[in-house]
Amino acid sequence: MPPLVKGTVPFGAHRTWYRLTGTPGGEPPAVVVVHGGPGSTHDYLANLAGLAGRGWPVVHYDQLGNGGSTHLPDADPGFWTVRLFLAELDNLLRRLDIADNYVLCGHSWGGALAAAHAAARPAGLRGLVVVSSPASYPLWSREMKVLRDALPPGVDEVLRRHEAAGTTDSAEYRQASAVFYARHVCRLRPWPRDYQASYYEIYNDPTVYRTMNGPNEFHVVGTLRDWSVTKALPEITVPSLVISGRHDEATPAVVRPFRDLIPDVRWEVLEDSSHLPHLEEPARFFEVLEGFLEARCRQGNRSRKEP
Ligand SMILES: N=C(O)[C@@H]1CCCN1
Repeated sequence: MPPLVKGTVPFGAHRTWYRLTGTPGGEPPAVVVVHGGPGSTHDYLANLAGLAGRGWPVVHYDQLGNGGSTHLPDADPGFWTVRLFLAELDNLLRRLDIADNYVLCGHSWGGALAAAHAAARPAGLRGLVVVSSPASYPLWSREMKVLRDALPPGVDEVLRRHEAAGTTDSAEYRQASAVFYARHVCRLRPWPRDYQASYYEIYNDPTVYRTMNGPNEFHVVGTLRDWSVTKALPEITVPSLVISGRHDEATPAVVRPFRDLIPDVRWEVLEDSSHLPHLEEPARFFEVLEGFLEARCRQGNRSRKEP
């Protein structure tokens, strides 16, 4: 059983919570898991720790503002920026002494953040995995309209009525939202415990999620609403893997810029998944992920051949 260490590292006046499964420092590089939201937590991605049983050290962390990291419910909304979370990731890599040899695996917002990090061409980055992520928030919002228009009759009308009235906390809005989540966020019933854990962490402290993203996945009106990483994607030089679900809220149009603009990239769509392919199709997800890691991210094995 790989060793498991949990702790926090200082990040300015705050602290970032992390969990390390396995022993980094040699080969293969550590896989650093970057969760989504922003303002979610690592919990719904916990099963990626299974990589450590196959020799890949895994680092999970809770981005500042939620989970085991410092909560700042009274921070000015302008405090929560992409630059802050890029600085936090750089700090974590240095504090854990893995900045010279690591792979990033980001989910949703975390994949876009990981891509922005990778575009700066850090010397120690060995590979990039982007799962169900937006390259562009404006494009995300355009695609949300496409998905909402396709919801059962009357559902989007309820959503629009409450969004216009500012009553997105109402029971009727939550009931209509559940229709979208069941189709495009998590198709499993009941929701896996790990996903429920992160979902309720956001419920308990929605500060970052509501400030940067908005009230939910399909009504993105937060400070990220105009942000895009698309222009930086051609700067990424490491081998990259993109994964998304056929029923994902991160639609093919949302994900396609990663495939089109990252020079060395492969894209895999999991046919029975929506936004959580690592939970909805774990066998296929880890087959694809580990095939990429083994073929493209181990030192001295940069072959382009993958299963
Ligand atoms: N859960 C996430 O990170 C997504 C990304 C765009 C809207 N929320």
